[in-house]
Amino acid sequence: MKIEVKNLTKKYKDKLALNNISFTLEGPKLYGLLGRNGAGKTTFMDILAGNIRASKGEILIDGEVPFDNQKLTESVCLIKEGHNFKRDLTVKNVLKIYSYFYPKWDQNLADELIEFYDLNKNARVKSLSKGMESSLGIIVGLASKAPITVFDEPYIGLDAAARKKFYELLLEEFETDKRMIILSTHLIDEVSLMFEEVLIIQKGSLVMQEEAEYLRNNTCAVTGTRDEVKTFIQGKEVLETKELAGVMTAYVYGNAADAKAQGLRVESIPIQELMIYLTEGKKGA
Ligand SMILES: Nc1ncnc2c1ncn2[C@@H]1O[C@H](COP(=O)(O)OP(=O)(O)OP(=O)(O)O)[C@@H](O)[C@H]1O
Repeated sequence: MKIEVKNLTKKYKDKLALNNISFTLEGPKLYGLLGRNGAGKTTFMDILAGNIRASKGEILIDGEVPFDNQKLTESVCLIKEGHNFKRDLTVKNVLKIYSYFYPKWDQNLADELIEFYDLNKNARVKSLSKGMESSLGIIVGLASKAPITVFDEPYIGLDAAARKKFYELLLEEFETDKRMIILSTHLIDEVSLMFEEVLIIQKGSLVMQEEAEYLRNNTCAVTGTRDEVKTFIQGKEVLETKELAGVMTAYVYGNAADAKAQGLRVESIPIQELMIYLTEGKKGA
């Protein structure tokens, strides 16, 4: 499916959450949607899922606006960090309701995952721990098989092992049944290797959209003497430089092999570092 975001603006009273943002996503692909607190990620995902309207501009999913469009909202499953389900429903009934809503619902997968996460089907949502409720969200998101599945920090309360399992399931699911998956997370280091494409939003604006592979191959941290590094970075887009006792490190858009050939020490830049740099106010803020 194709998502076209066109001059999207969302204002909550006088708060500008999304500021004339435009980009295109095309599945199947695993997207990472990153940004600092309050950047506008959830607002974007809510408009995508048809939960709220844009103030200006639009999101088109295969050419149609999702708000008030049941056919389209059946194609989008948004799982948030909590409060996804009515508190008085039992787990069994949550699954039933979602199975009616999502045409491609996979009951076998839901049953398997309920067993895996050891959830009691007769328990009410309000009796679940935070981690159990997150597991239920993950189960619904995966079993929905919605062509656009969106997870907005879905792991609250999940311990490291349960999160690892979620990432494994997500990848497994993506491999067996390719679809568009958008994962918004602050735990970037845990998941960045899964992303195929990364978007970074800052203060309602898009500051980066790039293939993860491209980022891995074309950004690097180079270290050497001040002169060596200055020569290497000439004409390149430099994210940041640090200097200590004549030794300089530059974060740069450039090819690691070229830097190595020039005798520089080269390391990759974790996506988390890129995100921090791009949202620290030096760019896009
Ligand atoms: N219902 C609302 N009413 C008023 N302001 C809102 C509302 N929802 C979000 N905002 C504001 O809009 C901005 C964007 O919020 P949003 O929740 O989209 O950010 P986010 O990137 O998801 O943040 P986080 O990573 O902290 O979840 C914030 O300044 C937030 O305070």
